[in-house]
Amino acid sequence: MEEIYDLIVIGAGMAGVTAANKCGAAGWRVAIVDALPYGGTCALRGCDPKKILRRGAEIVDAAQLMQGKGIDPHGLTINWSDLMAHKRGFTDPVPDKMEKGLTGNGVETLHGAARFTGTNTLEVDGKPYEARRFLVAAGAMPRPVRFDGADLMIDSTEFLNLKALPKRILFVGGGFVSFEFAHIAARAGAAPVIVDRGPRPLRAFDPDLVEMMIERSARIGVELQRETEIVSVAENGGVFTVEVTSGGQARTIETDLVVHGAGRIAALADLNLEAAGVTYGDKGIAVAPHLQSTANSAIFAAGDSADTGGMPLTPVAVIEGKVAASNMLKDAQVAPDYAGIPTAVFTVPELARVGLLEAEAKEAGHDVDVRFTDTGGWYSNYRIGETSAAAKILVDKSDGKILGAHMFGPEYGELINFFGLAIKLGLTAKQLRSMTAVYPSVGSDLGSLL
Ligand SMILES: Cc1cc2nc3c(=O)[nH]c(=O)nc-3n(C[C@H](O)[C@H](O)[C@H](O)COP(=O)(O)OP(=O)(O)OC[C@H]3O[C@@H](n4cnc5c(N)ncnc54)[C@H](O)[C@@H]3O)c2cc1C
Ligand SMILES: NC(=O)c1ccc[n+]([C@@H]2O[C@H](COP(=O)([O-])OP(=O)(O)OC[C@H]3O[C@@H](n4cnc5c(N)ncnc54)[C@H](O)[C@@H]3O)[C@@H](O)[C@H]2O)c1
Repeated sequence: MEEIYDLIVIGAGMAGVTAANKCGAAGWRVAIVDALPYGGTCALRGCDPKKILRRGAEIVDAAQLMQGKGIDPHGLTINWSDLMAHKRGFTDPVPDKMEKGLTGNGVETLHGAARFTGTNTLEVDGKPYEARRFLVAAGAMPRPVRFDGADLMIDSTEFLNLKALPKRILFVGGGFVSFEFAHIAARAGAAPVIVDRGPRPLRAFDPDLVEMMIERSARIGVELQRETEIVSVAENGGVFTVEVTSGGQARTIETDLVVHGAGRIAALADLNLEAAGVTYGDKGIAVAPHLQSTANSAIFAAGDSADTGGMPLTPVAVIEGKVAASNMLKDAQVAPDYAGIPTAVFTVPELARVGLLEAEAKEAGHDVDVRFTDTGGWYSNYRIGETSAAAKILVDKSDGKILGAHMFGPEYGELINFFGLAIKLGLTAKQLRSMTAVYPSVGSDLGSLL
């Protein structure tokens, strides 16, 4: 064993890099390790590349909405390999940039798979390291699913690297990944089918708006099969036969590609956490509210591999990375503030949420004023030819504060941010309405939604 580090961070995604930079800049002796190129899921295999591919879908959809209104969408197609090259123009430089940023903050960058060997020791590809503190920021991986032929599915990373898009695509599970990818694929000419075992997908979103989004998805050729279980997948000459059951009836679906969209679990299996005496499960390492392991005080966790009150999202990974670093540096016990963190499913148009769902607000005992507005006929949607859009704003009748905001429509993934700020700062609907927005802009619809 050579030197003892103040901190070793496992995982160079948003949580790990945020924490390593902060502790390195504060003068700690820090090392960070990743088995893959630096950048993590969001920048290399998630949010950012996904939204670049979505740009193609946005353009096709925008033209289709304006058909008969001065735009001829016929002949407008997505060139998949050019769009992929555009994506790589962003992703390729990420690892180098990120590593340089870390080195600039005095952080030592290691490459390889980390594995604990004791309560404060680990090895990276067989080489031993010792530290006073560890941050586990190992992210998440596709949830292992148990049906015959499950290994024939591709995962989200492989989808985002597809060389060509086949015509028929079946998505297993009706969550973020499946709906976002299906919306991209449909605009690129594919016929996507989403198979979900539950009665209603996207349970973290407002049920009325989810149904509106499903109806809009059907109009662009995305088929949803609810309460349907996958029994098996078999492949023959590049064609997949997916056996499913619904309502006790078995049937088969033929497709050209099967994509895993059945959820993700914390990627902890290879870390040998038993050697470190750490408690963990599918949601991540069991941590106290201030992100320190409940079983080994040397270990903190953040992001998708920490079992916290935050959703597995990039802004949460960043906040937790910052808070974990600050708690380690100051020997403090501050808990992250998750209030007002918005999230969006980047279908076209998008479905967004911040704060409480209507059912959650009522269960929590709030006297809720539910302000639902179908905005399909509003000027900002008329202008672009969109007819499917709505918002549901939840206001506490007792004090006028915003409890939650739920939106489905073009640019609502931007508009939701105002509601996030209002919730974080505890603003009332009246205070939020006092904002003057650029006119005409989607932001200028905000006042009328309240
Ligand atoms: C397809 C997709 C789209 C998404 N889109 C969005 C979006 O639009 N908005 C949003 O907010 N969130 C989105 N997410 C979620 C978001 O990407 C994650 O919440 C976020 O990236 C988590 O960051 P993290 O730092 O916790 O983990 P990660 O970024 O996953 O980083 C973990 C790193 O740890 C490394 N690692 C793991 N185990 C070891 C080991 N033993 N040794 C060495 N290294 C190891 C991994 O290689 C990885 O690089 C998306 C996720 C996916 C899959
Ligand atoms: N825009 C974003 O912010 C974004 C995008 C993608 C992913 N993510 C993050 O990644 C996480 C994982 O996303 P995801 O889409 O993989 O999962 P998810 O948890 O959003 O949805 C998974 C769905 O699959 C269903 N399911 C599970 N097993 C099944 C099976 N065997 N057969 C049929 N259906 C099955 C579940 O009932 C659920 O509806 C998300 O929770 C989110 O935090 C975020």
